[in-house]
This record gives sequence, structure tokens and C-alpha cells, in this order.
Amino acid sequence: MSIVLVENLSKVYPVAVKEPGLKGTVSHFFRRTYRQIEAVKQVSFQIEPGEVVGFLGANGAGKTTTLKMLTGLIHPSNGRVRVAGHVPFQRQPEFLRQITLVMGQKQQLIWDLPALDSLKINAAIYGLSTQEYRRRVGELTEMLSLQGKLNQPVRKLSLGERMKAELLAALLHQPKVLFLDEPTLGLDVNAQVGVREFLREYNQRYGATILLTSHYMADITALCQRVLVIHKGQLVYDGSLDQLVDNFSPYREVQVELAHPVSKEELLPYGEIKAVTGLSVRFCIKREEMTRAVAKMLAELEVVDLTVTDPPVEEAIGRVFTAGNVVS
Ligand SMILES: Nc1ncnc2c1ncn2[C@@H]1O[C@H](COP(=O)(O)OP(=O)(O)OP(=O)(O)O)[C@@H](O)[C@H]1O
Repeated sequence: MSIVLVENLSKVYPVAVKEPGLKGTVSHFFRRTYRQIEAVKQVSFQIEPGEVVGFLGANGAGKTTTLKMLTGLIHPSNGRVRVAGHVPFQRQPEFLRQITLVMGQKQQLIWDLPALDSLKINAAIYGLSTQEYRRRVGELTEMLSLQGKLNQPVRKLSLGERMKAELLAALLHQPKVLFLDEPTLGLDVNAQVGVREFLREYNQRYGATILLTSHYMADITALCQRVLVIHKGQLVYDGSLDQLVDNFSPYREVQVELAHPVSKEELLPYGEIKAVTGLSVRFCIKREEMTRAVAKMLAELEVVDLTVTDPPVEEAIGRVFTAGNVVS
């Protein structure tokens, strides 16, 4: 049975509109006018227990709004949501014990206190026994390599350590479903890798379900086989990352090292030339024409080396964002 079930989910925000200046302020005071922002439109998907799913979309596409509805922070305008068998907006204690929401740009740890103090508060909120609390903190400290860091004020931790401590706090109650909104935001490459590896291990060890948003494609490619793409509030793709790249980047890059110089005119019949540097030529070739073009090159040119690469995932995702078509 699906652990996350979303059917025709929509959210409309009413936003008060005010003209600039004193006149605008006065008339706004007496008569307010509102504009409707459709942040999420008729979104449907299901997630099975233990899946790690990437949730992608440009700024303002509706990711955070969807996560807020899935965790019960805001009420949907329309549609149906079930997470771990619960209606999120009812915020029942049993539901809250099974989920967690981590937002990269928000923190729950108290800045001037050691993380351990905040963790004790969380343990009390979730009703963990002392024994359970100690076991859980020990386990997560080791997985996150946070030894010696939890008893110093949070403000003295590096950004990466702070994010890891935030994750520890968010996972103390051993939730089954993790909603992670940009958990690697602003981290350097090493810290990003650390968080990524932790999430992978956490998913494997506890079978937790993860829905993850990130603008760092490396997070998505490392962790998620399946992605959901949202564009202007609508779900435009639900499927494998590989399929997405195939659908939206129907080209391959072919890098050829030649034995002798060949003029650009002579190279034109083999494909679109992206760059020529000395004896090295980079072509962009349609997937369906690849085999024929490569065979022709090998037969007609003196080729020393040839490599075929997929275009970067970012490029495919960028095309989905701009196309905005439903492709699932
Ligand atoms: N509380 C709110 N009141 C009014 N409009 C809002 C509110 N929160 C979000 N919006 C609008 O809803 C749309 C979706 O915003 P949301 O924060 O869900 O996008 P996002 O995909 O998470 O973007 P980002 O990647 O920038 O975080 C945006 O147009 C935003 O301006």
C-alpha cells in the first residue's frame, strides 16, 4: 500500500493587492482586493514505502507548498492527501511521530545552546525514554560523524555540521517518511556528499521513505531513481530519471580525436559541430542517428579515439522546465 497518496491536490493562495503610495494604503485599509495565486494545480502521485523520490521544479514551481500540505502545515484548497494512512492537516500525534520535515533554510536547533539541549526537548515532545534517546542519539551521531559536536553551542558549528545536527534532531523520533526541502542548501561539495551519503545509508538501514527537493542535481542523481517534476504548479513528469533524460535530451555528445587535421566543411556531414580544438572535435548528434554517424566516421576518417556521452542531467531538467509539457 502507498505510504504517500496524493489525488488532485491543489492550493490557491489569496494575496491582498495594494497600490503603492499613501492613497493605496488608505484605500487598502477600507477595501481590500485579492488576487488568487494557484500555487499547486491538480497534482496526483503515489509513493511506496522505502522509495527515495526527487521532487524537482524551478523557483516558485510549487514544491514547498506541496510539502507543506503533505506535512499538514497548510490545508489544501482541493484534493486528497494521505501520508502513512493519516490526513496530514489533522496533525494527529500518531501522524507526527511518523513524519519529519527538514527545510534547508530553516532551523529548529536553538542557536546559543548545544544541540544536545534541543535534542532533549525533542525527546520529551516525542515521549522517548532515556534509554531510547541515548541509543538513537548514539546511532545517529555515528552515522553523521558528529562525535564531539553536539555539546558545543550550535552557532559555533560549521554550516555542514549544523545541517547534520538539524537532520539528527529531525530524525530522533525515527520517522518513517522524510520530507526534505533543500537539505544541502549552501553546503560545500564535501558537506553535500556527507549529507547525501547519510541519507542513502539512512534509507537502506531503516527502509525510510524520502521525498527530496534539491537544486543540486548531484543530490538527485545520487539518491533518486524516480523523480517528480512540477512546473507552474502542475505535475509534468513522474518517472525514472533516466527516462526523463532520454525524453528531453534526445542528443548525445560524440568526442572524436583525429589523426590528421580535417576542415570544418569535411566534418559537417557527420553531425552538428559543437567545438573543434586542434585534432579534437565535439559533435552533437541525434540519438537515432548515432550508430550511422559513428560508423561513417570510423569508416571515412582516421579516428584515434571516440567517446559518446549523455548531455548533463541539468540540461534535460532545464528543458522540462521550459517546455512544461506533460510527459509522464
Ligand atoms: N504564503 C503564501 N502566500 C501567497 N503566495 C505564496 C505563499 N507561499 C508561496 N506562494 C506562491 O506560490 C508559488 C509556489 O511557491 P513555492 O514556495 O511552493 O515554490 P517552490 O517550488 O518551493 O520554489 P523555491 O524552489 O523557490 O523554493 C509561488 O508563486 C509563490 O510566490
